[in-house]
Amino acid sequence: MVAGLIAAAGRGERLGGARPKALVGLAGKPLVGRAAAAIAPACDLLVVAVPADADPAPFREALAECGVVARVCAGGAARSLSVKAALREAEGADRIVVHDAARPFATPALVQACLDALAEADAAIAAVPLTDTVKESRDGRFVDRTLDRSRLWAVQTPQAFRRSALERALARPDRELAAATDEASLVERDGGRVRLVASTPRNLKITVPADLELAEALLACRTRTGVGSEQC
Ligand SMILES: Nc1ccn([C@@H]2O[C@H](COP(=O)(O)OP(=O)(O)OP(=O)(O)O)[C@@H](O)[C@H]2O)c(=O)n1
Ligand SMILES: C[C@](O)(CO)[C@H](O)COP(=O)(O)O
Repeated sequence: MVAGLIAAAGRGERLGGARPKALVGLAGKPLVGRAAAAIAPACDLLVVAVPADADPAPFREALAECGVVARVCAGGAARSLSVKAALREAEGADRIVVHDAARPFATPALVQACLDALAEADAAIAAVPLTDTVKESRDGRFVDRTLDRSRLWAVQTPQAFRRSALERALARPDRELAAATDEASLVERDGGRVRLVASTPRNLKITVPADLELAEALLACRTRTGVGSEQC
């Protein structure tokens, strides 16, 4: 059985605005509804973690608006703590898909590819090879060194896990969980095998206002031309 966990408990400080980011509309539909609808076909059960101090009603409405049936739970103070809270509600599932509410463009095919890759790994994560040159700077002013781009991948969600690997990864002290930027990095630290699954830059994360502008443009292009997610 597959459970999909949507991390939707962030504030969206970098995006700005009065509402939690997960409720922000993209071409008229809320981000959390779009993200959940994208992974739903590959999942038997969905759990959505929402801000602990927020009224869950607007989140339930946002999911219903996109035709999604899901459990809603209180998230934590950091993303991995939210994922841990959602995992508690996903009893019976042996494979888990973690997905950001902030990524509205995932596809069921990408989720399925991550699940299939679990046959040879403890976790399988959507990723794209880097196309920019990447430099390291300790002071944010001068460059210390240039990294070897040929070995670098930009990682996204969905991220699929064997339940046992994710449970072990999340059994750490809260301060360690709070410092993690994704759950796969915790599996790596446990010595788990993490498989990269080829994705596309179109599976973008809405983080800053420019991302929302780009996402609106992508959807407008799809509506105007009638083409699907592979073309624009
Ligand atoms: N305590 C938290 C923090 C983040 N997230 C979720 O993790 C995903 C990726 O995080 P990010 O894009 O950083 O969202 P925010 O934390 O909301 O953004 P910001 O850092 O700008 O406030 C989002 O879907 C967000 O809702 C979460 O579930 N619980
Ligand atoms: C999990 C993630 O989307 C992979 O790219 C990313 O690390 C989330 O980072 P954020 O700072 O919580 O947006």
